[in-house]
Amino acid sequence: MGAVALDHLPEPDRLEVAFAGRSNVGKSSLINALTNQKGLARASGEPGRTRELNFFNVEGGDLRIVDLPGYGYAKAPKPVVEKWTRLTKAFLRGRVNLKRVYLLIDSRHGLKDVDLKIMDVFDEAAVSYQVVLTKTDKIKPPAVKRLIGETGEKIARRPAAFPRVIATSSAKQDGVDQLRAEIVALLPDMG
Ligand SMILES: Nc1nc2c(ncn2[C@@H]2O[C@H](COP(=O)(O)OP(=O)(O)OP(=O)(O)O)[C@@H](O)[C@H]2O)c(=O)[nH]1
Ligand SMILES: [Mg+2]
Repeated sequence: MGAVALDHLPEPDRLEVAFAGRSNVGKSSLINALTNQKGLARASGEPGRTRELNFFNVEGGDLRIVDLPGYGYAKAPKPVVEKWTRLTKAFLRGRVNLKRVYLLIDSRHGLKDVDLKIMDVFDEAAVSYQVVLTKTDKIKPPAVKRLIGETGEKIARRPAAFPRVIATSSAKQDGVDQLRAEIVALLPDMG
């Protein structure tokens, strides 16, 4: 389902993990890769397409995945950007069953100012988050290794950041099983 306003959210009746990141970073593709359901999260080649919060129930009803709207899409009109930001912030602050946000970062670009601003929001709201590099197939393996190290250093002193950085490629399925296992480990009866 797609929820357009915060009064139409699903009941907080199960744990949720959310996927956040700049427009076009690969959120929908990674959700598709994790859930093996092609087309489910509407991956698109058109930046800024997922404008609503989208919810997917997975793992036999114990977990819900939230596909957050992309931020930092330069071509979106300003009022639209502001609306996304307000909606997303309100969701992150108020969602009691939200276990973790995966903050997706394009391997080709690394952390941008807008990502740091979003991390500030998470840190201030004490929303636990973890950085996930996407599209690692687009850069060489040594560059991936270097980026993991650099990114880890940049987030080291952030209070709500999970220290380990995960590297993924939805296209090659790299890191997808690892990320899925980490998500499943967040569920109460899987520890
Ligand atoms: N090479 C490569 N391309 C990818 C990968 N993941 C996503 N893409 C491409 O990147 C583009 C954006 O992917 P989406 O999954 O739609 O990105 P998104 O973050 O959901 O985008 P918005 O919802 O618009 O914010 C698409 O053209 C994808 O095919 C990847 O692992 N490798
Ligand atoms: Mg999307």
